[in-house]
Amino acid sequence: MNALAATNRNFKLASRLLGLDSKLEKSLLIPFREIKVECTIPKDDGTLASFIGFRVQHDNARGPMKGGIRYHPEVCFHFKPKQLQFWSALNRISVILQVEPDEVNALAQLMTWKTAVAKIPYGGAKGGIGCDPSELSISELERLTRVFTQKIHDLIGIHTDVPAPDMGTGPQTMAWILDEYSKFHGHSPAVVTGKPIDLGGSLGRDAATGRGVLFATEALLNEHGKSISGQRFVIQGFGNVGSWAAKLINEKGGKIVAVSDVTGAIKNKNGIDISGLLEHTEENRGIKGFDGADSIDPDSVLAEDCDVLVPAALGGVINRENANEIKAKFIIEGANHPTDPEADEILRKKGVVILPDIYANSGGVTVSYFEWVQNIQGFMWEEEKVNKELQNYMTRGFKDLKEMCKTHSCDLRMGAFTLGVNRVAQATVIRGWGS
Ligand SMILES: NC(=O)C1=CN([C@@H]2O[C@H](COP(=O)(O)OP(=O)(O)OC[C@H]3O[C@@H](n4cnc5c(N)ncnc54)[C@H](O)[C@@H]3O)[C@@H](O)[C@H]2O)C=CC1
Ligand SMILES: O=C(O)CCC(=O)C(=O)O
Repeated sequence: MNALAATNRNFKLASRLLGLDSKLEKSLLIPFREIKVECTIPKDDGTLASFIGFRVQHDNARGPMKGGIRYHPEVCFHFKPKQLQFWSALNRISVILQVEPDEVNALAQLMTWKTAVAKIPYGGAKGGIGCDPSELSISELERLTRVFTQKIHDLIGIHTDVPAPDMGTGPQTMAWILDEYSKFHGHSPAVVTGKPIDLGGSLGRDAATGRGVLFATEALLNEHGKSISGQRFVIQGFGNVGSWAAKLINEKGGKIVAVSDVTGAIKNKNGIDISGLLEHTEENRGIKGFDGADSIDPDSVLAEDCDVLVPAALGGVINRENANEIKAKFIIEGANHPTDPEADEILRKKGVVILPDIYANSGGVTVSYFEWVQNIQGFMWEEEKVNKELQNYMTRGFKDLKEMCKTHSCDLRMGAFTLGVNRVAQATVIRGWGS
C-alpha cells in the first residue's frame, strides 16, 4: 500500500471511531494547497540539472502549517524517458529527478495530526526535492535550495507555513532558505526552524527528535513495568533521529545491539560502542567499516533479535513481506510512516506493541515550536528549559493518547490518530466555513 493510501486509511478508521460527519471528513482529507515547482541549476561543471520540488500544505485550522523539507531520490522519483530524451537533446541538462507528490502528501497529512497530538498551535505541511544530496556538491545544494526558495517564498511565512529539516537536509539548508526568503521579506528568522544556533536556532533542536523518542520509549516501557536499562535495541537509520536516539538511549543503559544506515548494517550482541560509532560515522560519512561490530545484511536488520526496534530512516520499511520476521516486542516509530497497515495487522496479532510516528517522533516539531516562539519573543531559552519542556509535552502526549485508546477501545496508532484528528476537526468546526 502506498504511503498516501495507508495514511488515508488510518485517517478514515479514526474518523469512523470519532463518528465524524462525512463532509467534514472529506474537507479534512483534501490538502489546503499543493505546490510543484521546477528547479534548474547550473552544476559546478557548467551543465544544467533540473529537479522537481514540492510543498504540500495540508491543513491550517490550528495554526500555521509546519513540517520538514526532504532531499531524497526515493521520495518516489521516476525517470520519464521521453522527457529525458528531449532534454538530453539540448545536451545541457544532465539530470531530471521527478518526485511524486503522493508520499509528500501523506507526510504533510501526518504533520497535521502530529502537531495536534503534540498540542502545539500548528497545522501540517511537508516538502521535498527529488535529488540525491550525496551526489551534489555543497555549492550545488546551496543553488538548488535558493532556487526552490525563490519559487515558494510567497507561499511560506512565519504565520503561513514554517519549514524545517527532514531527511537529507539540516541546519545549513535552513540557513540558505532563511537568507533567500529574507531578501524578499526582510530578516525573518521565524520562517524556518532547525536553523544554526547563530541564526536564531534553538538549543536542543538538533537532538530533539531523538530525545523525544527516548521520552516516548520511557513512557511506554514504564507502562509495561520496564525501563530502558537492560533492554536490547535495534535502530534502523543513523542520521539525525537514529544517532541521537541511539546516544540518549545508550546513556540511559539501553544496549544497542544492531544499527544500519544507507552504507551498511552492523551488530554486536554485547552492545555497540555508540560513542565510537558516532566518531566513525562523522569521519567516514556512514557506519560502514566500523571495527567494533560484525557486518550483517542491511535487509535483515529489522529482524534482528531485540526487545525494542526503532525504525529511524525511510517509510514503508515494515510491511507484509517482513512483519512476521520481526522479533522485537516494542516498535518505536522514529521515522515517518515506517509501518504499512498490513504489517500493523500482522504485528498486532503477534502481540507487538507499536508506538506510532505521530506521537513517537513529535519531539522534533515540538522543539521547532519552541524555536519559533523564541524567535517571535526575541528571547533565547537555556537548553535545560528546552529539554524539560519537551519532556512535559511528551509525557502529556502519552497520557492523552492512552486516554483516547481507553475511550475508543483501540490500539496506540488509532489512539494517536483519534487524538489528532479530533483536535483538528474541533478547530475546523469552531472556525466555520464562512460564506
Ligand atoms: N529530523 C527530524 O527532526 C525528524 C525526522 N523524522 C523522520 O525520521 C526519519 C529520519 O530522518 P533524519 O534522521 O532527519 O534523516 P537523516 O537524513 O539525518 O538520516 C537518515 C538516515 O537514514 C539512513 N538511511 C537511508 N536509507 C536507508 C536504508 N535504505 N536503510 C537504512 N538506513 C537508511 C541514512 O543513511 C541516514 O543514516 C525520516 O523518516 C524523517 O521523516 C521525523 C520527525 C522529525
Ligand atoms: O520540525 C519541524 O517543523 C518538522 C519536523 C518534521 O518534518 C516531522 O516531524 O516529520
